[in-house]
Amino acid sequence: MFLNQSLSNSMRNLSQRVKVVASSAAAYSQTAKMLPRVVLCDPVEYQYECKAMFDGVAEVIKIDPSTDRREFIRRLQPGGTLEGVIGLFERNQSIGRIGRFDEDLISELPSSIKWIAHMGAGYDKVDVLACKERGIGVSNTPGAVDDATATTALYLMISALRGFSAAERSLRAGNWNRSHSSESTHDITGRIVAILGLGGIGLRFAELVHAFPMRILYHSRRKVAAAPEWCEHYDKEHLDEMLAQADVLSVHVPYTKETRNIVDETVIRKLKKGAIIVNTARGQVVDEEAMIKALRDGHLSGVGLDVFCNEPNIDRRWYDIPNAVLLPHLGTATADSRKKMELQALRNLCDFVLTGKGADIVPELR
Ligand SMILES: NC(=O)c1ccc[n+]([C@@H]2O[C@H](COP(=O)([O-])OP(=O)(O)OC[C@H]3O[C@@H](n4cnc5c(N)ncnc54)[C@H](O)[C@@H]3O)[C@@H](O)[C@H]2O)c1
Repeated sequence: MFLNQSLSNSMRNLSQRVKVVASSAAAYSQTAKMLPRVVLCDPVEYQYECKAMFDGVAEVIKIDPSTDRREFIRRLQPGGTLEGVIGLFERNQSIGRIGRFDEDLISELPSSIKWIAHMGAGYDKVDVLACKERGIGVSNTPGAVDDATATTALYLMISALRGFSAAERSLRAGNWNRSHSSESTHDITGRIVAILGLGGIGLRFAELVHAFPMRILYHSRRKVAAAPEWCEHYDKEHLDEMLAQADVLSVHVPYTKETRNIVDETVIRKLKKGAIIVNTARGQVVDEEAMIKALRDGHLSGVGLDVFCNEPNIDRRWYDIPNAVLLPHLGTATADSRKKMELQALRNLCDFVLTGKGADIVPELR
């Protein structure tokens, strides 16, 4: 009797609880429907963190990794699965499928889209001026990339000055050849490095090479207030003076219309004979043809390159230049940096949904 009574009470409670759960699920799905929608144009690795960040903030839509540019545009249109999205997350990976966020693509985006959260410090993939015209904000991930990219520049510089990469290639080919370690290789300590673009990465690189120590000169768009006193500033009028002293030119400017081939033949020839160039910025900021010519005629004694003009189909002549240290754009390729960059890009998108603005809005749109 007691058991029956208790069973029927439990059944009543259960049925009430089911009703409560069902109605809160309905309410939740109602809320979920009303949440703003954002789209991930590239897969995210830190899915748990992403889910937690956007929980109750936005409906996050992942697009099929096979989606190409036409399909992406089609889905954004009224009636498409991405209709009404207000913000996008993207990284360089989607270049091969969706392509650049150039003027054409920006003009096809629906007016609902008001934010593009780019994962990476260099945002040359996104036409920010076209975004500005359409009232779309763009964020990047400064800071998160500094350590990994500066370390890459450091490796390229050391390897080029000491001839380590060439020696390793020779060793792996079965040659125990120590003759490279003669006049063409140099100590790092006491040499002079010129940094072009003293931003986040340039400054971190300066801190690292200061440890040798090296003498550090720099040219940036303007004198950097945060630069330590051991970073010697050279303005545009005195650029030649800086170049003439440098054993190493390390390039850290963003790729823009203004910086395309900023290191051209004239700049290269103003470097002292035997200097090396390190480029971890973008291939397009250094004139590759002029660099190859200067390596061949001995004006440059080496280069260290993480970036190239036509990645990944780089100029095949690079393979045969022994004093070129080459990496396949590995600047930020560490688990730690990728995590920092991804979460920072997602945070910018989430903050845009919550407050109308991501913290790392790019300088052109501030
Ligand atoms: N190899 C890689 O994997 C990798 C990784 C991250 C970033 N990058 C590249 O490195 C670049 C620099 O990144 P960052 O985070 O240091 O950027 P940043 O914006 O912090 O610094 C760039 C610096 O360049 C200066 N600058 C801009 N235009 C200039 C000009 N015309 N002349 C002189 N100085 C100029 C700016 O004033 C700024 O000080 C990125 O734009 C990106 O292209 C490459």
